[in-house]
Amino acid sequence: MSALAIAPAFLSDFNHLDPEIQLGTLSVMRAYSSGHTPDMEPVPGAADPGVRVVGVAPDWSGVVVPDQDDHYRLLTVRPRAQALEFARGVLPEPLDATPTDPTPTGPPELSGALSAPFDQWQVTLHPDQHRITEAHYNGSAQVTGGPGTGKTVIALHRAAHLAVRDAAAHPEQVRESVLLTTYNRALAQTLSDRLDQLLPDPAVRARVRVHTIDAVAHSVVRSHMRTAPQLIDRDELARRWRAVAVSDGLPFSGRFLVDEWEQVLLAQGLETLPDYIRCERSGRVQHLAPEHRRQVWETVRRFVGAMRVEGVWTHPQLAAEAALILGRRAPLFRHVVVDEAQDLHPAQWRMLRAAVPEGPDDLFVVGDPHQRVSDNRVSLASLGINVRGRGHRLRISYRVTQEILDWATPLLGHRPALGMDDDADTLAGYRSLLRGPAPVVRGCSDPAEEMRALGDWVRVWLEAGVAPDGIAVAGRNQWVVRKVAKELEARGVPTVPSETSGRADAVRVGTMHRLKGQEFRCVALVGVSDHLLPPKAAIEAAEGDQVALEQAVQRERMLLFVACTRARDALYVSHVGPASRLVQPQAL
Ligand SMILES: Nc1ncnc2c1ncn2[C@@H]1O[C@H](COP(=O)(O)OP(=O)(O)OP(=O)(O)O)[C@@H](O)[C@H]1O
Repeated sequence: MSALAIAPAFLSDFNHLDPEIQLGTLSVMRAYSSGHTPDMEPVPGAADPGVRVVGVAPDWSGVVVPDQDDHYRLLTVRPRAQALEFARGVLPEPLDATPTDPTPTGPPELSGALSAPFDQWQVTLHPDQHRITEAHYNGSAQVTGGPGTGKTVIALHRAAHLAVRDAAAHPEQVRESVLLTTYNRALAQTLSDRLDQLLPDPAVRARVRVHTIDAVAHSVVRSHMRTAPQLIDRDELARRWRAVAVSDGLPFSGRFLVDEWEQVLLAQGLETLPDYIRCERSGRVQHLAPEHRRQVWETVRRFVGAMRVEGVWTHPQLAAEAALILGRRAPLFRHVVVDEAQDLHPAQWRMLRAAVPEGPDDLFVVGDPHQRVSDNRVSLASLGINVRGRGHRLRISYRVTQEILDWATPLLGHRPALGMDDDADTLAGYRSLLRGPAPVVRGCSDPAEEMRALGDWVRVWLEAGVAPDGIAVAGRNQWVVRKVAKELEARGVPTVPSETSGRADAVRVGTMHRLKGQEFRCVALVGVSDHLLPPKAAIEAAEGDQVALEQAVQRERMLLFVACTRARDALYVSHVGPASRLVQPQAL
């Protein structure tokens, strides 16, 4: 397919162009992708005979260079006379330019981006995005789309729009009437900061609460109990359930019991044993006869009772409690906007449902079922949230380059993801306007070599001008992450956990899970080796059950896909020994 794409080095400048010129440019790019090749004019006297100019608006032209096949890269957009002058100065790319070669010269796309601070990658909404943001919906609405399609940006602008509307409709009541919620803390902080910019009037800004979903549950329960609930650590929880399984002589593992509690009892809000005996345990593979359900019910009841006495909680349990509390009170908000919706637990959805009255523009749900990294699967309709007929699917990625998409999308395998509206969701037609270097996959013979290679590659990015906080390095588990931090620190490269805000001088390091919802210019994934990914523990937990195994592998695929697609400009993947079977789809 032909493509005309923005060169990453031009991204930041592109965002500073007049909206009209941006739109003209985007429509030329779209026309090119759909086969209507616009006029590409050669430039007399140009140093590079391949360079062309293309009209994007009256008296404005883009300068493009051929890339490969019939792909072109857009280097700049300027008034026509300046564009011609710029084009004449473009030098031909040296024959040995190898953007994927991890040498200290670095990918040329990066070296050109010295002047582009990553946080200036600001947004002028595309008219389609704008329409979705400002529409009036006669109920709940849903927006889905692959990585980088602007879902978070839409959620943010939607919350701002609702606040402005609320201020106009209820000028006398200045209170938090819009909830903008998401999954992780780093993203919530970013959203809150951006909202400050979008809503400079403090009286309007005060109408939006930006909180993680866990913080919402925590604050509802805290204000009800008048004391802060204590959260129990996941490892401690697993240990306790294991002990209970042994002492009650149950033929189930601790892990099975935790999942049964969270994924069936809490997920369905089951309050009585007959309801549990009758319920469909969808998503759970091991059949449970009624006598086993009775045993499980008894154990769970006692266990949860003991937790309550002790005053300790899990996040889904807090959400279930918050849903009950809110169900008895006047709704907290007029509108709720949810980002990263694919990972919310059903109890969290019940809480949100109870937090806002049913009606026009009540819930605005944004997510991507291909990026689900939790066990939570929901059917919104079954939770009283009906988005039928009010769904939008986004298809254009503004962050991930086509090269990274081409590499990362096959990681998902062939199975379509199940959407929250109960329909299959595919990435058909999903593509990028950006082009960049192909991902680099580096095989290493031992862990020491892998760490050395990573250190070299991070150095390449830094020397090419990428700010340290524009680089993230991730591994599947904490053990790999610790090794990475040690290696980089030993080379004098400061590191901080990937969710850290501020600390522009430090490279972000964390698990793949922690990268969720974030974006970076460059991402390196280490330990993508067959003996580490999918992790043995995930495979063993399936205990030989084929369906459970497939679900576990699918979750790992999505996690890897999420991690890869955090990169805007460059992706580096390394492994020791054979690469993970997840990156060799034919091996599965
Ligand atoms: N119309 C647009 N023009 C330019 N940049 C845009 C546009 N829409 C989104 N972007 C930029 O693209 C990047 C990705 O957007 P966003 O984070 O909203 O995507 P997303 O769909 O939520 O991604 P993910 O699902 O991977 O978290 C952001 O840096 C955003 O500023």
